Amino acid sequence: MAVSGDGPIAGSSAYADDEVGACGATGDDDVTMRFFPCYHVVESMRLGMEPKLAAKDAISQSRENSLVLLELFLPSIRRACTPELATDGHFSNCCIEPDESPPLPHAQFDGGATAAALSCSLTLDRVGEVLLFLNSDGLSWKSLEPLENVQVYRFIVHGFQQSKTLPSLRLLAAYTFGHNDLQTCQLWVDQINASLALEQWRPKNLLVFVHPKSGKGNGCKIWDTVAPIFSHAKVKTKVIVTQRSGHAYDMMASIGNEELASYDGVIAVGGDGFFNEILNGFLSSRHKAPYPPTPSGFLPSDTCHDSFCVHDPNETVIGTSSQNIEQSPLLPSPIHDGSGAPLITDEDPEFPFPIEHFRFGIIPAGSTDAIVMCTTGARDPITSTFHIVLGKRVSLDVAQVVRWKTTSTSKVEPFVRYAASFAGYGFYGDVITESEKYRWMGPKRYDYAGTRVFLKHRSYEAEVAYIEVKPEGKSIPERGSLSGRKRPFWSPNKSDQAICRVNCKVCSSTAPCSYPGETKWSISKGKFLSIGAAVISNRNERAPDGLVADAHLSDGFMHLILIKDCSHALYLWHLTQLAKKGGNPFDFKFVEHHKTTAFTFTSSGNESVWNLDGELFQAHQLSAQVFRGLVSLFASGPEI
Ligand SMILES: Nc1ncnc2c1ncn2[C@@H]1O[C@H](COP(=O)(O)OP(=O)(O)OP(=O)(O)O)[C@@H](O)[C@H]1O
Repeated sequence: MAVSGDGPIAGSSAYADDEVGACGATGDDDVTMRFFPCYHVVESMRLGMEPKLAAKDAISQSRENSLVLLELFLPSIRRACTPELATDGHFSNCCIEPDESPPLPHAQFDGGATAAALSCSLTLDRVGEVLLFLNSDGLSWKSLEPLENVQVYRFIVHGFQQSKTLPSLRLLAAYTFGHNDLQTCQLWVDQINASLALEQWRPKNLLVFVHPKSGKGNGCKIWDTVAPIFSHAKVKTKVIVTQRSGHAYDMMASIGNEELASYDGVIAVGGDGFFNEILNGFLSSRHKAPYPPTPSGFLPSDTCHDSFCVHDPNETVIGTSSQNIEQSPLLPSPIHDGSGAPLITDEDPEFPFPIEHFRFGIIPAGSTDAIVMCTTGARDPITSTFHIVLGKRVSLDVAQVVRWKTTSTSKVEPFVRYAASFAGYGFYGDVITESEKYRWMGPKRYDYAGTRVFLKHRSYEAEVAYIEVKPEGKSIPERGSLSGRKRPFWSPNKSDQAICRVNCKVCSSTAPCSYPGETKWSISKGKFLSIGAAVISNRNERAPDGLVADAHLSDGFMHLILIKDCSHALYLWHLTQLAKKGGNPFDFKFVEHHKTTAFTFTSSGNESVWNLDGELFQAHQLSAQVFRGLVSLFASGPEI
């Protein structure tokens, strides 16, 4: 007798070794003992909780997110009730009194409005006999008897555990339950799958781009590690391994909306630069928006700025010159001029912005993975996969950067790019330019290039104009200087800083990002060592608080960091503050920090190189604005 279903699960290196035990024989040749592959991913399982407490906690969770299967981590209860998780992730040492909850002889089925409640005694690998509960509070078990060496039918529940040391980190877990009655196992598998079917927010079909050369060249290996989790979670994937730079952009720009909408999202297996490429491919042909506001006099008076302003859906935008194409593999124009092969047609349904159901995911494999760090709190492929397969969602601000002039002598010609994390000039542009020469070094090239650029200590003459943002409830004060130092109109004290994390109140607030009628431009002119615009905090291993500790994922603001020319020693001091947890990188006279919604930049030199999400971008004159929560990511914010 074989169990119908998806067939037994093959062992996977990503799982603990008790995930798939050997199929036992019953001694009866007619009976094939097989696992019931439940392919069920739960966020966690409650471990041996007292029912009363478990129910109480489950109620509060249900109110919050009405999950059927819950993520409950209650260390104190776990400690009190044992069983503790051993360091290898297996259960051990259960001390719950067996007679506290006598085992039920048969599965009890109680059909309810949502998922049916179920409880019965089963065996759990390496633990013994347990009483397993499935009801609207989730899945939980209590240990009853130590394991006896009996052969049983089994099914596996796949899940994730929260790391004890790093709250954002998720580890894989798999629990093998058994029962000597086949029907009972089947009932459990069916019921758990039925409860999963209620979780509509989980993705079912994803488009995956893998950058094979990303970071240390591990893109494919990393995908191979996480791919089994997608199949266990019953998420279909169409995988495209890129052949060249610009491949993912071209595919994202040319795929029809109807086809794209058949996916629940797009996953990038790579670094920030690769995600940027996918994001640009997606937005270039779909995001129709006015260009950023600019102060008067920014563009030459004979430039018809308005004619560039609104990307009418029916408008034909002429592609930029071959010069641009040479500089970037990315195609510049949103809608092709007829000579190419535009696939976005009038009949194609549009993507409504901001986009919510359709989400982007990043499985980190790059040299720089700041977006993953800021959105999941970890730089870990398994943790990213956890957020993807469970269908988490967080909104992300995106900066639209419009280059008006490439060099001082080129003609005015708008060229749009988007950045999800950072746009930087001066030091940041130089590091990216320098690091390109040492690509063979892998991720270490950034340290090497950074040191070289730091030693050169170059500064650049430029003018930056930015929209002032007033603190909530206050009017914009008259411009002035305090203690001889130019202070930003908005720059919070350390104690006022609200760090962006899971369920961030700042990101979910509906407070406006701009105040109609109060748009006021400020200008900063001079020699800059660097100019940085951070859309998110950009936390990474070298800057534990990020470039801007209190930047948010979706508050609708950018943080403009202007580093004026200063001595080498002072600049080093600033950089060491950036590298320090709890440092004060902005507490210097030569540093300006402005929270803004838009800025413009004009170089006084001939060559100006920017760094957009880690990618090179030559621009003599540009304007930028941020779109609040323009896209959604499979993530929930860091648990810090
Ligand atoms: N198959 C490929 N071969 C070469 N380059 C590629 C390929 N696929 C994508 N790319 C390009 O590589 C760039 C960098 O990708 P990614 O961010 O994953 O790597 P990285 O190691 O973090 O590098 P960087 O620090 O430059 O971002 C992308 O912008 C993309 O244009």
